[in-house]
Amino acid sequence: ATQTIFALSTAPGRAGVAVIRLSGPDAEPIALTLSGGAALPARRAVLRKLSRENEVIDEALVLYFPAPNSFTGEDVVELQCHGSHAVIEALSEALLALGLRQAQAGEFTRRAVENGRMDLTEAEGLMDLIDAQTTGQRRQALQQMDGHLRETYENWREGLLDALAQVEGEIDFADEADVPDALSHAAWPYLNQVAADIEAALKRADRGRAVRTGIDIAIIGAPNAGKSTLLNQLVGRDVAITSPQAGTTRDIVEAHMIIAGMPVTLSDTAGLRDAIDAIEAEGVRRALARAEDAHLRILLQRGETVKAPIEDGDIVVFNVKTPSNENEINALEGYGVDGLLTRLEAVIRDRFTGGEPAGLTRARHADCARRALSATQSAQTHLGIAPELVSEDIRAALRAIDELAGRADIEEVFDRIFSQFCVGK
Ligand SMILES: Nc1nc2c(c(=O)[nH]1)N(C=O)[C@@H](CNc1ccc(C(=O)N[C@@H](CCC(=O)O)C(=O)O)cc1)CN2
Ligand SMILES: Nc1nc2c(ncn2[C@@H]2O[C@H](COP(=O)(O)OP(=O)(O)OP(=O)(O)O)[C@@H](O)[C@H]2O)c(=O)[nH]1
Repeated sequence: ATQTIFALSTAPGRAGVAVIRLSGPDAEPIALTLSGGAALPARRAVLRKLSRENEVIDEALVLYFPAPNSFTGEDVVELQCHGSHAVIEALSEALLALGLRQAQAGEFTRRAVENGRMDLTEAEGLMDLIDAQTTGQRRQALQQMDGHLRETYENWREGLLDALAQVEGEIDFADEADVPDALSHAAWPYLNQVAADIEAALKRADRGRAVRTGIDIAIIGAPNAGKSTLLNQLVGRDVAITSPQAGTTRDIVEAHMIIAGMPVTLSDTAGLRDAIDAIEAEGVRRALARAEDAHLRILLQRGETVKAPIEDGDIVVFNVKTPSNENEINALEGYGVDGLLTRLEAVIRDRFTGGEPAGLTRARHADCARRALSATQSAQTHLGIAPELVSEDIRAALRAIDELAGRADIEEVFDRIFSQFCVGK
């Protein structure tokens, strides 16, 4: 039988109010044992004294959600008590003594998924919402929690099932000679649409991940170009050492800031040149690697310009004494730095905010979607040639989607995902 679990669902520490959540078949009888009095009304808070062995522990609001209409889908009781260490401790001890078990991290939400209250992507959205630090993160998480990604993959799944229906008929009844070629095959439009939809979603996946984990911007350029000086100006703090000695920065220096509602990591890197020693050479290697991984590069030029690996959409600025246009700054005095920030804001807004919701917000999602896409494309190549392989491919695509949904039986994946939740969620 399912065990009844409990946990402090609010943050630990002194607070006006704390919520202890109970979930499982014993939640209501145990709450009654603590509170005495009449049966608990459904979904209506009542004020009760909670006691153990005739000693009152606290006076609390008690809120009962009978199954299945609760967060977990089980009987849930909330004890909304005073948020002191001593109250929480005494109630926890009483609940343990009455035979309840402390919930593991994410266990309430895991039960909600297992009871069909939400799918895995919605649970991930909920976790992202709790972790959200920026407006962009909050919006994206809320959409995912509300089932945006679920609706997206349900559409893919419908299309694949429609295609499968066309192919199954063929395996059962058709005469070899009647099998149409790929393009005129009844399954073709379905497979084509699904492949196009998954491809479009994968194109937006980068943006989804950037919103979740932040945008990486690398500052690159020649030694002494003023990269460290610029980083300090951008974040308004003295994070990186600056010096007239070329080759000062070797390790990557990171600083965090929020631009256009997005979390941004700025990296100051070693100056690009033929290094004079092994340590500097390693610094240059790291600088180039960071530049390649970054979403965006700022190439800072001063005096003689250097060649650096930049891409379309990157920003090139010149460090000069008297800036006279938007491509010039004076890093030391900070002239033009506001203008550069405005430009960064515009680039970030344009590339990483607004537009259609990204949907695939984690590497896990993109990985499942990529497998579903390649199986769908494989089905397209087998169409009209090998119906058995087409149906096998479509089933593989459906399995990848089930995995995305958390419908496949993948215990380790569940363990990994839910262990990242907070206790009490
Ligand atoms: N006190 C409290 N506040 C909270 C939560 C909570 O669990 N407890 N939440 C936790 O995340 C969030 C709200 N989300 C919730 C989602 C569903 C249900 C729930 O019990 N749903 C049932 C019954 C709804 C009803 O009473 O009409 C259902 O949908 O069937 C509760 C909270 C944020 N605030
Ligand atoms: N006059 C002037 N000096 C600057 C300017 N920007 C930086 N400097 C100076 O140039 C020197 C090098 O600046 P850094 O910011 O350390 O240069 P860097 O590009 O990080 O250098 P490496 O770490 O060697 O790659 C320091 O002495 C700075 O004070 C500027 O705009 N004008």
